[in-house]
Amino acid sequence: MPGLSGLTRDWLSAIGEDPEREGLERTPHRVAKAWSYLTSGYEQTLQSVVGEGVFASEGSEMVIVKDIEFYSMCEHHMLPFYGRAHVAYIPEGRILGLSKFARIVDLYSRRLQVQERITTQIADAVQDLLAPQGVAVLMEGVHLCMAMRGVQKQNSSTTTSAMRGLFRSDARTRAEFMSAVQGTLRGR
Ligand SMILES: Nc1nc2c(ncn2[C@@H]2O[C@H](COP(=O)(O)OP(=O)(O)OP(=O)(O)O)[C@@H](O)[C@H]2O)c(=O)[nH]1
Ligand SMILES: [Zn+2]
Repeated sequence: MPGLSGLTRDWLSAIGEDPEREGLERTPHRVAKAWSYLTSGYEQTLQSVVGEGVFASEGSEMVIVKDIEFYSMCEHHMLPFYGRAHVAYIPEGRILGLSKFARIVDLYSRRLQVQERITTQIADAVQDLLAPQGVAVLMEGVHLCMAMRGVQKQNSSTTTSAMRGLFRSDARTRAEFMSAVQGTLRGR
């Protein structure tokens, strides 16, 4: 990432480090490379990650992809937050290759984010791709800006959800999804 290694050198100086000392010599280069990966979602589009992954299909039963790990960086502090995402939908003529759900989660996580926005972006993406009868996304995240600084709450986690179609209008459908993903949430 051009420019980022120079900025990292300045950053090291600003925190009182010596960017020339042996252990830090290659750090600006490593940081630039790491950040290029951590923010690679900016370079991608929904179309580029899904490719030919949408298929015609008759089925109309709920599909749930659980426990998709995500790693993101909060836009307020540029510190990591990470956890699990669960994505469900009820097809209406079209289905999506299962791996694509994880690719969609990564597409939106590898940016500066807030958890709420990732959650709704995933739901909107599935909605746009499949026009299904419903979409549900539940995410649980641990925010290091709340754990290692600030309020310093190491055990708190944040759950966000986005419900579309039947998951929003029908309590039984929503309950079926929630009971399927329950127990996979951290320590509960
Ligand atoms: N809604 C939401 N808030 C987030 C997320 N990640 C971090 N935050 C919060 O963003 C807020 C920024 O608040 P500010 O008061 O501007 O910043 P701050 O003084 O560093 O806040 P503290 O963390 O309370 O010390 C904090 O409350 C963070 O906990 C997220 O994904 N969603
Ligand atoms: Zn933060």
